Amino acid sequence: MWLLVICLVAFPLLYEWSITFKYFCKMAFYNGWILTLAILAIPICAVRGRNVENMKVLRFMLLHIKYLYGIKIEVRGWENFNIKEPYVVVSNHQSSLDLLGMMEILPGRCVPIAKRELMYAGTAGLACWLAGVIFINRKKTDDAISVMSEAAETMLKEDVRVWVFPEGTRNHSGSLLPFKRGAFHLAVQAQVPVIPVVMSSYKDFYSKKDRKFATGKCTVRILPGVPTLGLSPDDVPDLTDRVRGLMLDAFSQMSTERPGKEPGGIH
Ligand SMILES: CCCCCCCCCCCCCCCCC(=O)SCCNC(=O)CCNC(=O)[C@H](O)C(C)(C)COP(=O)(O)OP(=O)(O)OC[C@H]1O[C@@H](n2cnc3c(N)ncnc32)[C@H](O)[C@@H]1OP(=O)(O)O
Ligand SMILES: CCCCCCCC/C=C\CCCCCCCC(=O)OC[C@@H](O)COP(=O)(O)O
Repeated sequence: MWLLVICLVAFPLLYEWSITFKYFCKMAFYNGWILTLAILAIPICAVRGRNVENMKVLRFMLLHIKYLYGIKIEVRGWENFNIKEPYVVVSNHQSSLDLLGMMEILPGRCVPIAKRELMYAGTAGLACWLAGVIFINRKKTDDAISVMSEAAETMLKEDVRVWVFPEGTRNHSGSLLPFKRGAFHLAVQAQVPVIPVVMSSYKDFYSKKDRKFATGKCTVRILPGVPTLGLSPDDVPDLTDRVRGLMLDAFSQMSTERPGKEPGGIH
């Protein structure tokens, strides 16, 4: 009788504990493996010095991680990246796992904008710096804005694309936070299109809150570019709302799709 009670209490506890334990191990390995890969990437990148072409090195070194974690990534809308000129990519930001979706589709000569703290993340920070990642100080708005204005010039002069997470922070809520306007100011200043990218919710396989990390599938949708030619800074709020609306529609649509079922017309 007592044995039965102990089993009834212990098994669910052990089960819960093993899910949590698995989560922490998988997250620790994720960060540790990236830090280790960066040790290999640094000398390769250092040959060229700080250069956006080094982003290719990081991309190829990170592409296999999805297989280690059993995450299937399906990409739709590749054709929307077929633009020769620079553009600003904006995407939703759920977790550090976004790195996998980002590396899956990262276009050539494209650098992300990241918080300055990432520069101090040991070997990963140095690898990011060598690959030309643009660091901003979120605590100093003026500094951040001037770095982004510089980025607008660099985009045109050096033919560089920029990837921004307009939510400005990781968001586990299963929707989109209000967008900050920096990415849209950047696109208007450089007069280049904004290309929205939406990554489907990870909730089926990953949750920081529930400490869950299983295998699963994520869809990444590249939406058609939104032109900014002729727009002025006064149009930025409107542009921001329009792009967020498009992304929210795509995100909601992807969230209601049954996994594995492909809707007609979108590839
Ligand atoms: C093999 C080994 C590999 C190892 C390495 C592996 C890594 C590989 C590389 C991958 C790296 C990926 C890194 C991802 C990291 C992601 C992040 O860090 S997300 C966090 C940082 N990103 C952002 O914050 C971007 C979005 N934020 C913004 O756009 C913000 O607007 C801001 C420019 C940062 C300023 O923010 P804040 O200080 O909060 O101020 P706001 O209220 O937003 O703005 C104030 C005011 O200013 C206007 N404004 C904004 N930008 C401009 C501009 N460029 N020009 C003019 N005006 C601007 C804004 O509109 C506000 O005015 P308003 O009247 O209220 O509209
Ligand atoms: C010797 C120092 C060692 C430091 C160890 C740090 C461990 C970090 C290890 C690997 C870095 C992995 C790179 C992942 C890139 C994704 C970054 C990311 O997602 O940043 C979060 C940022 O967008 C928003 O931050 P907040 O949600 O506002 O917070």
